[in-house]
Amino acid sequence: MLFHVEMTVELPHDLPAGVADRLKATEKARAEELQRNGKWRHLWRVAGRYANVSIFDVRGPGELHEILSGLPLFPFMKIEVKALCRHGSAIADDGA
Ligand SMILES: O=C(O)CC1=CCC(=O)O1
Repeated sequence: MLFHVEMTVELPHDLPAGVADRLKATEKARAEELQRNGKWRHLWRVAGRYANVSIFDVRGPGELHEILSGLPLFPFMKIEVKALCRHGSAIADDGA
């Protein structure tokens, strides 16, 4: 199943820079791993915001929740999820 996920990162202003840098580095490593194994299909920066729009390809909402709640930045993100299904006029066969 494909899901559209928008993640907005809100790090506390008083979070020490070293802690923030470590969180961002571990988040990046996990995001790269999930992209390599095909679960995190697209990762786009929302221009002008500390936010991303992503497409996940997972078995269902349970797996998506497991992945999202395990992200290092999860405690500092607002997340909106939309389930996707194939549009009848779409010509691309991209697994939806
Ligand atoms: O920067 C973000 O939008 C949060 C994030 C997701 C994957 C990653 O490396 O950073």
